[in-house]
Amino acid sequence: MDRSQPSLESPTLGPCVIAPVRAVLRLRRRVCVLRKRRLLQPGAEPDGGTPRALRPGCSSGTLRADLDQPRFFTFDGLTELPSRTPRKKRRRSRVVLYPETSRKYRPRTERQSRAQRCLLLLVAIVGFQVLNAIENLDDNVQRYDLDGLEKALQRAVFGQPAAVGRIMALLRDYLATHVHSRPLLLALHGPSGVGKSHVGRLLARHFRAVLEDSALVLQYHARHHCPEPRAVQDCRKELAQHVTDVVAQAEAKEKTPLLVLDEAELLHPALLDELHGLLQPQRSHHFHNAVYILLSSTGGVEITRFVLQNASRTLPPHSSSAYSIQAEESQAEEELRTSLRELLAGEHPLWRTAAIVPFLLLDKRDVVNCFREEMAGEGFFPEQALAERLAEQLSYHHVAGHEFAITGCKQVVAKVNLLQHRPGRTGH
Ligand SMILES: Nc1ncnc2c1ncn2[C@@H]1O[C@H](COP(=O)(O)OP(=O)(O)OP(=O)(O)O)[C@@H](O)[C@H]1O
Repeated sequence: MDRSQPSLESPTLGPCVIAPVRAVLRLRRRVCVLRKRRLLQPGAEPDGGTPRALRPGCSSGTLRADLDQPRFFTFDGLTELPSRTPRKKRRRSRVVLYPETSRKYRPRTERQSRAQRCLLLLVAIVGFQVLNAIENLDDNVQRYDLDGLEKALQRAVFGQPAAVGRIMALLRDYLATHVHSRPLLLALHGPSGVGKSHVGRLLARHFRAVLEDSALVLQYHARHHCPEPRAVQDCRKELAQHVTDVVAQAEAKEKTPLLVLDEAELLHPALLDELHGLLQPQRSHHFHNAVYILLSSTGGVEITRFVLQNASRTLPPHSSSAYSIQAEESQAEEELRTSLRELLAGEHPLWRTAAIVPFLLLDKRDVVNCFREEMAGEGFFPEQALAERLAEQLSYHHVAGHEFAITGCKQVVAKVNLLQHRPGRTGH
């Protein structure tokens, strides 16, 4: 038996202790043998010679005997050298010295985290939503049902797509917000019978319906409200009172009123002065939160000349060169608006701040449509042939293959009325 191993021949130890101790010793011996074998394998000693110390309890006799033999260096097994696992460098905590007088915490590096950026974005979105809610942008557009108005105008007004488009764009822009620093002043100009009053009436009807209060819509007719013998000063006071009442009521109800002044060319300069004064920036904001529409035939001659001069440019809308012609047309219309503004500003300063909307001449096809519409409205069957025959009775400018009605649809109502007195009328 190996000396290093304890003796188990003690009389005091019972058989129940001896058996497990023996097993342990056997295992230990086996482990020692295995260790020795490993140490003797080539390449098991990375330092090239000195064997590692055996654990206590393992006999090193055989190993020593082997080690006493001369050994030769070979390159075999060099490749099998176990790679050293790099030790992790432990970071020592640095001692930071702070001056006695200052606060003691480490300087922090300023780094914007993603979360911070997201938070900023969220705050911006919420802010925008709040602003949007305050302004009630969507509500306002829905309240005035501008889509419905656009459809109604497109359906009922013939031959004025540019004018309708411009009116709608200006209304949309203005009614998108509730608080305004200046009013919307639209000036609809054109020759007689092209639909200015017609549009004024359609707008008034629409606003009465959406505002649910007819007191918030004023329709002022120069000839009706201020006929010739009346004193101008009375008319002036009356106009001021009308406008003040309407805008005050609208302000109380937080709505935008509509004021339509028809036949503006017949308004006395004193009335124009009064209106101009009401719209000045120093006046109460009630006057600014309103849509004013001036209808006038001033500039009709210039518009007629413009249409006749540009008639050769007007092509059917689906022709191949329609787009380039449309661009030319819009540029020409811009020039027309500029020249009209100059003309009107010379008449009265009120027009300087107005958005000018020219109404162009109607052609024969539009007049036929006017007849059909009027016939249907009066209870007649809107027969195309009859409408064409009636349209033939009107006078036209003949230019570049076009026929432009000299008086537009002005005489349509009267001619359809005559049908009622004809024997054998064709009604529904
Ligand atoms: N573009 C149009 N579309 C549909 N109907 C029209 C159009 N223009 C005129 N009408 C019809 O002709 C009638 C007379 O037109 P309106 O009173 O609008 O002319 P106006 O341009 O105001 O002329 P004026 O300057 O002489 O008052 C209208 O009641 C309408 O029925």
